[in-house]
Amino acid sequence: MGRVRDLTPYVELGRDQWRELRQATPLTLTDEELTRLRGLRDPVDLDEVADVYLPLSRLINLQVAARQQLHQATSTFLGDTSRKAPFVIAIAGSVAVGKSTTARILRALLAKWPDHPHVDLVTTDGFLFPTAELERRNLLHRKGFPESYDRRSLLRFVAEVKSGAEEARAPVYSHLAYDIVPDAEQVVRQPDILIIEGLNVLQPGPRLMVSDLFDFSIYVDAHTDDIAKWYVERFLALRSTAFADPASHFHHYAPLPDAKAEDEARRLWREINEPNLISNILPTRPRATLVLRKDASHRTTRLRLRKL
Ligand SMILES: Nc1ncnc2c1ncn2[C@@H]1O[C@H](COP(=O)(O)OP(=O)(O)O)[C@@H](O)[C@H]1O
Ligand SMILES: CC(C)(COP(=O)(O)O)[C@@H](O)C(=O)NCCC(=O)O
Repeated sequence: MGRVRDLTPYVELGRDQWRELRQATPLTLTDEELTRLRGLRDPVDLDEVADVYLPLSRLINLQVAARQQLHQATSTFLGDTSRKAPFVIAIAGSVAVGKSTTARILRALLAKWPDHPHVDLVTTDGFLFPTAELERRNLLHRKGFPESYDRRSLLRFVAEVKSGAEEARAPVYSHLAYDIVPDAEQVVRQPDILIIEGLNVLQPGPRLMVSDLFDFSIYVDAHTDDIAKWYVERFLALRSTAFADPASHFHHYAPLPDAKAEDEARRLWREINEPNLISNILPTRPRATLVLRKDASHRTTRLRLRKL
């Protein structure tokens, strides 16, 4: 009989072990491209791409091929020769942990595979209820909590993409307006791979949930205290970037001196984003296929892969 620790569904790898699994996967991203993909205050560099993202790209490549065969088996069984289903990758994690950078790097790398797959990236903020609806539901101070999303529409959208619909349409959120943009939409047309990124994508539920449609999922993880620090630092930096735009919903924060801005960021973290992380987001971590664990300097140092 195997030892108890052999029965865990996870394998934990240090960065040095993980990077070996890149094997011959070539580095196809340049420094200029990476600069464009990097989020505000995210120090990700080409070493991180080579050590962390190239093995990941190789693993996903292997899994896409295996998934196509599995899908083929069901198609053969049903006598249905319709087109293959796209491979759906989810990226979850706290506000300010760096999910969007992870999603953009992965998208760029996957799209560079020799067969040039069509990779689309959709963020779940487009499925937040519009501000007026959040107000009606008394959820304005719970933006980002599971109940602040139109989960039925999100499920319908991913199900449409996955079932090979010619077009699927997602609403669009603006951080500037702090609201859904009326009449805007992101149109997704039969991608080979769909990446769906958002705080709560891994939430389970009493009925079919979007997480039931994922082929691979990544949880971007770090110590809560480090994420809080990144949130506050980014908030301070946003004063001279996004908040400086008079059209920004947060323009009134732009002239705040450091101490006041820090107090405000800490309050937002404490009252909204930390409780959401602890009550809703962290509990979904065990479900992820891969956990990327970052240290205080944003560097991925440990990875946990689900092998079962
Ligand atoms: N108030 C804001 N104004 C403009 N951009 C913002 C604001 N808050 C967050 N962002 C940007 O939105 C994106 C998503 O942020 P977030 O949900 O915190 O996820 P993450 O940091 O994990 O990517 C990031 O690129 C971030 O810089
Ligand atoms: C828009 C978000 C809810 C994240 O959306 P996601 O795409 O992860 O679903 C988040 O980035 C946000 O702005 N939260 C609001 C809480 C705050 O004001 O800090």
